[in-house]
Amino acid sequence: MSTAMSLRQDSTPAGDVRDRLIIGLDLPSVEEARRTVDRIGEAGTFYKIGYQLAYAGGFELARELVAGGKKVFLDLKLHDIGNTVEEGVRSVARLGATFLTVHAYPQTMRAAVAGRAGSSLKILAVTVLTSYDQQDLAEAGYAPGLTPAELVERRAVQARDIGIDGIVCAAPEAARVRAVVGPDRLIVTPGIRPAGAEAGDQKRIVTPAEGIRLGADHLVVARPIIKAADPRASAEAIVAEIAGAV
Ligand SMILES: O=C(O)c1cc(=O)[nH]c(=O)n1[C@@H]1O[C@H](COP(=O)(O)O)[C@@H](O)[C@H]1O
Repeated sequence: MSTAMSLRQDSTPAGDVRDRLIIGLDLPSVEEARRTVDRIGEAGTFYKIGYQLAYAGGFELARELVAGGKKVFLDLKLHDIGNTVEEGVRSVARLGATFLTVHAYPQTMRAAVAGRAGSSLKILAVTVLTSYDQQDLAEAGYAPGLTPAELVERRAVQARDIGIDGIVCAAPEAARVRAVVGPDRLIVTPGIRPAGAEAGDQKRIVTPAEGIRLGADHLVVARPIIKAADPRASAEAIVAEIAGAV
């Protein structure tokens, strides 16, 4: 079956629990990503395209996925001078994606909110990467003793005040973030590992069920699905775990 045809048949209703799982297509080519999407089939409704695939023709795939009824998260983690971010976001908004990430710096967030005006694109602010711990923050020049949770909270306050649509953080910080941003903004958590899966470079990890119980609206999972012998079975197991935790 062609990708376009299988995608069309896979379109899902609003409120579908499968939308809580965002599958990261961290793959080297559009062809490989298409194959993975086809293998996952109806188990996947929401896909993330990040650096690796975006710089290898992934924008074309983003349009294709949207046309086939899938939701797309463009994880470009923008951060530049205000004018460049605003105009960049304006271009991204035309691709039909649902989410776009920017780093949670105030100038960048303000520019992104201005750039998405009039579109349905939602801006997610990446607070502190899930591969960072306190030592990584100190190495990057932040005050010794500043914890990821403290910096996440400070950035969540700024993101809320600027009008950002959602926050990306590690699940252990989700409750603190929810208290800051309230019920209407989204919390999206990477750093998710099914029980027994390898952490890899992630440091602040939880299982899918814990992520949902801690208050995440969406979980981002890449390697545990795309590197699995059976990506569809892996995605289905995570969706089932999410369904059991909501
Ligand atoms: O913005 C993201 O999606 C993101 C933010 C973050 O703090 N940590 C993080 O891992 N991510 C992304 O989430 C995905 C996690 O991939 P896996 O660790 O393979 O599940 C990768 O595509 C990362 O780029």
